[in-house]
Amino acid sequence: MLSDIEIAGAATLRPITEVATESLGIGAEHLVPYGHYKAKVGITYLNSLADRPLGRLILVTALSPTPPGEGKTTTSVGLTDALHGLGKRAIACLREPSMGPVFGLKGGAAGGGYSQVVPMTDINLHFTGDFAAIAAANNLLAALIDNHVHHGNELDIDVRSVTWKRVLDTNDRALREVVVGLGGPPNGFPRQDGFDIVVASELMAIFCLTESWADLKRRIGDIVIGYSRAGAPVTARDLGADGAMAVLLRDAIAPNLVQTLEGAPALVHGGPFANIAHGCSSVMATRAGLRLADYVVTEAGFGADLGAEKFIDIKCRMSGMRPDVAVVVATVRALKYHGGVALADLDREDLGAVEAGMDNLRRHLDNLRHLNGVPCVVAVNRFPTDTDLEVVRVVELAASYGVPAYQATHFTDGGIGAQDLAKGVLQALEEPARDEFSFTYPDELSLTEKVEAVATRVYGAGQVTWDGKARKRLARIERDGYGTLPVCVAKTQYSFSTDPGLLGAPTGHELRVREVRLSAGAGFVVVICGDMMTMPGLPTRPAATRIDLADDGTIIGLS
Ligand SMILES: Nc1ncnc2c1ncn2[C@@H]1O[C@H](COP(=O)(O)OP(=O)(O)O)[C@@H](O)[C@H]1O
Ligand SMILES: O=COP(=O)(O)O
Ligand SMILES: [Mg+2]
Repeated sequence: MLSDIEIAGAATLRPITEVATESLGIGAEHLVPYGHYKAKVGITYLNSLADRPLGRLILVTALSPTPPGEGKTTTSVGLTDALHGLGKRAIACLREPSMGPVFGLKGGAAGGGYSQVVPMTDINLHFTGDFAAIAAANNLLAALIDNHVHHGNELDIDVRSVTWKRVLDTNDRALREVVVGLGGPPNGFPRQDGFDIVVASELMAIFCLTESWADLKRRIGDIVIGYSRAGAPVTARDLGADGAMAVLLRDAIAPNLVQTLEGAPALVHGGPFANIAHGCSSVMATRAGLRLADYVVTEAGFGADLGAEKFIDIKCRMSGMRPDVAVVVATVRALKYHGGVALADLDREDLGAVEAGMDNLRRHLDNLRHLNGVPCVVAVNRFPTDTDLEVVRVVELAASYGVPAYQATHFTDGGIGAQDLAKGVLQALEEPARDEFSFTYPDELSLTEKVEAVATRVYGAGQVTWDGKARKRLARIERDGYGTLPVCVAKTQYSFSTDPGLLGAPTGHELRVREVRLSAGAGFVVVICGDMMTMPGLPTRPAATRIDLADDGTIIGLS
């Protein structure tokens, strides 16, 4: 089989203006083209759609993944193409890949095989410049902080309390802890600082949660960068940074329109990871999709305990959106992994391990159906190494648990391979909801109680414990009036616990909170558990070493 980049490179794309006008009814005058195959959809135009009825919202999530991932993005694209194949007006709403993983471990994130969004090299690299704009605005604030201190520190900022990091869209562990301002008085005051990856920054979260230019500037102004020596929060607005930062993001917050290999529309906008951030594409794009199409297929990162939980408890809570159904991607390989099979042995048929791994899938299904009241459909994303017996067994086990499951072969076959899944989703959308939609916790709980709710009800943890520094930080955040905000738990994607090796569906484990960060502008509190890094490192053999440029300009090895 051809590689992802070979498949994408061989495709004939529709002009993006044709996708916009013929599939979405958007006039060319409302687009800002970035070449022939990418365009931003004008915000003023999108605002004019405010009275349109909303389409149905299909959330794509998954069981706890293996390191390469189980195919949520791929399935989101395949399902969108399948719905189109059934004559439905569907659109995919996806996140933009970060160049961290593109050049690191996982590679690109534009789907795979014959279910990709294109132009995949653009989408995986610089795309329309949104991440560069976010980094520029983020780092402008960092520069304004140090400049304020250098020029007299009128706000009396306690430089030891500055929590605002610089960012870069690269996995670079060497930048996690740095000292800035070295070199003597002309260079300002030395202080400890550090870099996060762009997709972990609060500004990325603001970008993904904002609803308008005014909302964007308000949220930016609310960012708390640190504290004065008297202990008062210092905001970006105090530093006069909010206007310039909003200007830098003015154009970027317009959603990006591209297409699938089969010419179906896709909005790719925003890119937070779901382990260290909230893991959902932008509200702007999703709301646009709901007004432009009858079915929106949107993905939340990693397993349902991360992306789907944050989609529900952060994105839906803030935007008022509600998922009409959840497509939970399951793979034979991930089930075997949770059934105790080593990564190196996942290609060998093992029905017993498939059955043993179902505990993990069942926990995710229970959380979505019973805790949050979201109907579920299981997509068995078939890999080449899966046997018929294994795939049939997954479908049977899901069905015996009361959840319809469908084999999907969209990776090798494109949309037609997900047609049974699409029909199953359409059927699920027609059935009356059995349970009422519910958040995992109400706003009124304290931050501690919110973390405990997620830990015990979603993760199956027995208790939450707090490092002293984390507990003190939490108390200060509540004292400063941010106690009603939702929480965003940063933890490993491989396990319901903070131990990446504790697979399956563990119960009674301890969730240890190491660090707490206030994202006042985004409107949530980040709770970092276990060994999570907001600046990942590169692996032993980075994907970057397999990427090349041929003399004729052809890009090689980008996956
Ligand atoms: N059915 C499949 N067969 C083979 N490879 C697949 C299949 N589905 C996805 N992949 C590959 O697995 C990797 C992860 O897919 P992706 O859709 O990005 O998963 P996720 O969004 O869940 O992280 C990608 O390299 C993709 O090409
Ligand atoms: O944030 C993680 O997203 P994927 O699960 O799509 O890699
Ligand atoms: Mg994905």
